[in-house]
Amino acid sequence: MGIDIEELKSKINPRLRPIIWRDSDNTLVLLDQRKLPFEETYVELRDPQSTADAIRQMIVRGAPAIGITAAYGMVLAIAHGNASTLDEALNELARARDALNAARPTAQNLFWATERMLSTASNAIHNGSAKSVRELLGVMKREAKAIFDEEFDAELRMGIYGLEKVNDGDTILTQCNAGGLATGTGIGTATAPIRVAHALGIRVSVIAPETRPWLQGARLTVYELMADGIPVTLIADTAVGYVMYRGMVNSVMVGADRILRDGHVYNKIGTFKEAVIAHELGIPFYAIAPSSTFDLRSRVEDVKIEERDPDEVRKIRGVPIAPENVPVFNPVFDVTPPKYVTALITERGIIYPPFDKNVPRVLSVR
Ligand SMILES: CSC[C@H]1O[C@H](OP(=O)(O)O)[C@H](O)[C@@H]1O
Repeated sequence: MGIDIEELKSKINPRLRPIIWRDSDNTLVLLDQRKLPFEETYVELRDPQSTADAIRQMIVRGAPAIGITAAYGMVLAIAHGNASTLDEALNELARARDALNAARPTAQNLFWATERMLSTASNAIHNGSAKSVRELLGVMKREAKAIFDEEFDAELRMGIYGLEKVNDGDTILTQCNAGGLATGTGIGTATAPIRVAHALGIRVSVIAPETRPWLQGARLTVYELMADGIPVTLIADTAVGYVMYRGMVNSVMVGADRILRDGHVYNKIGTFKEAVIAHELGIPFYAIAPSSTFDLRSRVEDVKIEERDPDEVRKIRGVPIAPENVPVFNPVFDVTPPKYVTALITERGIIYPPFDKNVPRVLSVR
């Protein structure tokens, strides 16, 4: 299908833009995703520590969106820092990298983005393209924007590749929010094929589990798809098995926070459950992520699964739903082994098993 990218971009025009860089005063503006869907409010950030706090508090969340936000957090270290020499600037950036990397442990995009920004600064200083702190700021801004633009382009490409897995009339089960709110660009990863299909007039609908405890499905996926006129049905997490058993799901499409070389997929808690049920029922299970989400060095035992505040489980929006002193285990991601993954959809193509051979090949890395 010869798809005109520019025409497609004009048709996919998401209303919600969760990350805005205001160049006039070097300010990072974030849509506060904790308040959705009932309030659309924004926070303004001018330093890396408050940016790290915004990631930790999930004002912004979603692996690619975290990466873009961290990239601009590194820009803020120069834009509003105290460095008067390039050496001081590099030290500020190293401190900013450490503060941002400490915000959340699982999403690979965070570490990929801060390392890319730091190496860009170091290279610019050493190759002479940044001879002053002011020139370095220009380099950093351009690199952060490049990361944003590359993410946007990657999502369009993943949407086009993913079209191969979407038939007219399909219903697609998602998990959490891997939409435009999770990537910062407004398109999404898991929702990219959905948005592209919808833009091309292919009838597709979504079943979105609420995704306890943070309710990204109920509060974010539902909100952003309805805002763009894409049919979506909300279900309780406990209904996932039944809707698949009832034959209501043609495929499962999820995002990812980290994907290993051998195809282990780290994603929102509850993803593994969907993958096992899909495998059992013969329903295709696709993880959709840009190459910036892949971690080709770590093994399963190296990856930290984030555990968050127990009150996220004991309460819903501050209202207790359990005894206040009940012990809680609150892992917010799980890991799906490659045997349950039908294919990985990336901006460089669709990757099929054996992943340990095909991931490096398709991502054209050693
Ligand atoms: C394309 S976003 C990837 C991923 O991030 C979400 O987690 P969180 O909301 O805790 O940042 C979820 O796992 C999405 O699938």
